[in-house]
Amino acid sequence: MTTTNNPKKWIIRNGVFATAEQGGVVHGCMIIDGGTIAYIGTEEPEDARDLPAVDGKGLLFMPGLVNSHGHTAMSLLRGYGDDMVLQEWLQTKMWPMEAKFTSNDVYWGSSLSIVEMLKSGTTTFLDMYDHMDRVAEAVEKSGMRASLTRGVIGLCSEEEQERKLADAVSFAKTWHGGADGRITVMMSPHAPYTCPPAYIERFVQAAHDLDLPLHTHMSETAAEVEQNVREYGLRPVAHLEKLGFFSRPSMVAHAVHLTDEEIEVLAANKVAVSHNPGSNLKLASGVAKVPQMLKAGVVVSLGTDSSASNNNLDMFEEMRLAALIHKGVSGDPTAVPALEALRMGTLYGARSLYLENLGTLAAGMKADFIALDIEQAHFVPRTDYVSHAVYSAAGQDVRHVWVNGRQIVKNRECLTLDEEKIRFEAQASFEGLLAR
Ligand SMILES: CSC[C@H]1O[C@@H](n2cnc3c(O)ncnc32)[C@H](O)[C@@H]1O
Ligand SMILES: [Zn+2]
Repeated sequence: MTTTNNPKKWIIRNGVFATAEQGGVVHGCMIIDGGTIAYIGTEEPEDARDLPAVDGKGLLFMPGLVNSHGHTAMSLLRGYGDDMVLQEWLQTKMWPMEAKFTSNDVYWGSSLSIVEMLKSGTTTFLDMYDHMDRVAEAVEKSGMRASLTRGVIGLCSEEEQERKLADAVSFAKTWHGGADGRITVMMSPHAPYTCPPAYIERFVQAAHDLDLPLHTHMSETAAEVEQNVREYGLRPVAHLEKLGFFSRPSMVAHAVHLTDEEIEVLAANKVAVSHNPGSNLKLASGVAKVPQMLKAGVVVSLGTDSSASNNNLDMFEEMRLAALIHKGVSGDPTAVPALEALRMGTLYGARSLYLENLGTLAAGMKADFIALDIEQAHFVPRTDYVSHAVYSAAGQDVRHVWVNGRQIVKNRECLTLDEEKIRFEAQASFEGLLAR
């Protein structure tokens, strides 16, 4: 591949482009102008002849993947608590360790995740955590795009609740639209089982005042649904609806345990869902009714959740899992076709984060895209590249990554971050946590 030294307007020739739009694939060229895709098509426009060029031969270009739910700093806890159900995992392993996290731990854990995500083709991610200023700092440095949200657990005193809400509001005021618009913010009470109803209502009000979307964990386990009914007399969907959560643009993670009526409520309220198949399988939470949600018109995107419950951040795995498990569960091989899985990992991800002009390769869209090395055995024969991207590819196939028109990964090396230092510091952080 010829390099272009970051010119404003340039062209990729001889490429295969998996657009994520209907039809799926274009063989031809793509023109990038600043942070935007100016043209994509089979025919090269005449006035493109003298543009700085990249040879796309041997590469499959795709929209950057969108990871719509996770907790990046938790990469420090990868492998620390395996083979448990959610509540036991949170209460006995994650929360005791997280109580010891410093802002530096969050910075190095998040940086570790950012390197992993970028190198495996994710260009945008959602992160719900604490010490979000440090996550924003890492995002700004990396050149990546992110929807960041200060996740709040409200099982604490009223003073502590006030402090956490004020922190979430202050973070939103500081960072929404930050890093040249690459960072946007949501408001996040962690879950109905960790936040009292009146506290959730405060977040709804804050989201309204700040004009931001809301995000939360919802109906991830059967036990959580039962607890909600016991405590509040309502299942989580009706509970959140009653608290006004769905009156704002909102996106919920997991949504595994839903009735058909609840799917209709989500669709009617335009609530987006982040489906996390890897995490749901590992924590034995169940399998979400994704085909039914898609059929009802719910925007369903894909997330890894953290690498403590996954245990990696490879969105190719999530696309493949989404395409496979719903076939297995339903007995219908068309339950989630390859093109739909690709859209869940790209376009629907952008929509679920309320990000505009993102998620497909088309003129006018943001120039967030990746290039896979297809000169490998598992991409032969050169037939259906959407199928290959979903059923055959893995994050390691990603060779180059661009965000906002800027190259961030080149020949599998992250240009903006020092990976070796990050791996060293993340290991040191983990050892420090164990020692404290
Ligand atoms: C308040 S910051 C985020 C909080 O979420 C916890 N968490 C991580 N994975 C999950 C999950 O699958 N369901 C619910 N909560 C989860 C994490 O440990 C942090 O405490
Ligand atoms: Zn989560």
